[in-house]
Amino acid sequence: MVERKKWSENFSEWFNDVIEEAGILDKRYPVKGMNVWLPYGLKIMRNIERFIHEEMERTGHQEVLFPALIPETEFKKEAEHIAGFEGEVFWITHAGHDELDVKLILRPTSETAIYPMFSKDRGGWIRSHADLPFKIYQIVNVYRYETKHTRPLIRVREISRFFEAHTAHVDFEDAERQIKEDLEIFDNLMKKLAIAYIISKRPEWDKFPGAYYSLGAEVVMPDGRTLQIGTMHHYKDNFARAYNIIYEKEDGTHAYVHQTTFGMSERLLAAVIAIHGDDRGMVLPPTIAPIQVVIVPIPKKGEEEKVYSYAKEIEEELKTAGIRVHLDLRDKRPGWKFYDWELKGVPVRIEVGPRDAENMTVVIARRDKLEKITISREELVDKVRELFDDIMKYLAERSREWLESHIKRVDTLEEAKEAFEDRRGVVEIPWCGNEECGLKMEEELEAKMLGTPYPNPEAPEGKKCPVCGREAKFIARFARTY
Ligand SMILES: Nc1ncnc2c1ncn2[C@@H]1O[C@H](COS(=O)(=O)NC(=O)[C@@H](N)CS)[C@@H](O)[C@H]1O
Ligand SMILES: [Zn+2]
Repeated sequence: MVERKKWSENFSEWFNDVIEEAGILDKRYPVKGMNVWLPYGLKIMRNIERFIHEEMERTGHQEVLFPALIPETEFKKEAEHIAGFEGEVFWITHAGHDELDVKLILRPTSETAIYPMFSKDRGGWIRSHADLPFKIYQIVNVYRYETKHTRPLIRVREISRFFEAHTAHVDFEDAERQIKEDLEIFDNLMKKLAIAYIISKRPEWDKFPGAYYSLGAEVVMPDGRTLQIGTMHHYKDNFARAYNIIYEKEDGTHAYVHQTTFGMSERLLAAVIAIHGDDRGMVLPPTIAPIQVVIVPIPKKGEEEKVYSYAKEIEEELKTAGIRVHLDLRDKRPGWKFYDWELKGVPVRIEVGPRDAENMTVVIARRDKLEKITISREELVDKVRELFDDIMKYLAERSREWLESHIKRVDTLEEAKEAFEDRRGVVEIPWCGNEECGLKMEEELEAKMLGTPYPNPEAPEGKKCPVCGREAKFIARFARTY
């Protein structure tokens, strides 16, 4: 085994090593920023996606599947959107021996693929108020010609597990209601992943191209930089005007729809690996672990049969109880197996030796706290279920403490610079609200403004903007980001 860099010492090396050694992705694919999903990594991602599908079902979103190619003519309809993505799209100009008369792009996100189908000029999916609210989503691969340093799961050029929900509404207020629902969906998902996060309203100069406003969900990674793991955008009628998406109101008049989008990606898995991980590798929440319990037999010379049959009995009982269990019968020493399953983040390990078979006991090791207990055989299933709940609680608390200990509120730029030198994370500073002060602070701090706390920007009492000295109307959040 390669001696892995410590999670706390050199996070990015640790992260790259774990991605490889735990069997998440194979980074040797011959296109920069594109990786191959390996079986174990894909199983974890599918378990995360299962929760997304459940939330989409619960909130009445319909799953669709759009083509990956978009004609240049459709892509170029919304000015701001193009400006934002022009430098990021991959073009298709030829097919076979022919040059294409209309060039195509590989979708970087699917607004310009979907909205022609909403419009009565093309797909006519939306015609009347009776069609609203219209709520669809897809989980697909999208392509962005990222020029910043690419990293597996975190910044890739093929975002292969890109979740995008697109909705249309009768008016601004109903689109606002949708944003609130998106926040609820996101919160339910984060509870399943036991991850604490903050929501910030992006500054005017950093919102999604074509959006009226953008919300970003951030986590603080082990190296103190923040990772945006979800975004919700309110488009107002910006895209409706560009794509002519109008509907007939009950009184017979017509109006443009108001729209929202909600996006996430494989960064969710990056956050789970990074935030819950430790020096021995991944620590997977039982909710998404492909193997929730691994059984490692500890055979003794001449007593192998007794141990294996006891282990098989336990495997059967856990399987019948609906627990994802794996009995490891590989011809390897127990210690080697412990190391391997700890690296893969299996939440609970069961060890059984000859004494356990005789005394009807079971040794249970929990991956998060690295503690071991011995219990009686008959309480096994209840104990394992109890342990899953306790692990979820512990991981959620540890993630909350980590986040809160990496958000610091200060009054001056000097204090902010110290905070970044000390442990990075998120720094909160009073702000008057106008752009040049915000940009000045970004420059001074060599950090990005994540925005203001959402939903309430927490106007600080009697504080001054550190740049212009005027009365501060908001708290502004800054961070070094991925
Ligand atoms: N290069 C990338 N690699 C991995 N994930 C990414 C990358 N770029 C963006 N993401 C993730 O994808 C999410 C949605 O992307 S986005 O640009 O913010 N928003 C949109 O594209 C909107 N159309 C909502 S779907 C982001 O919140 C981020 O978590
Ligand atoms: Zn100011």
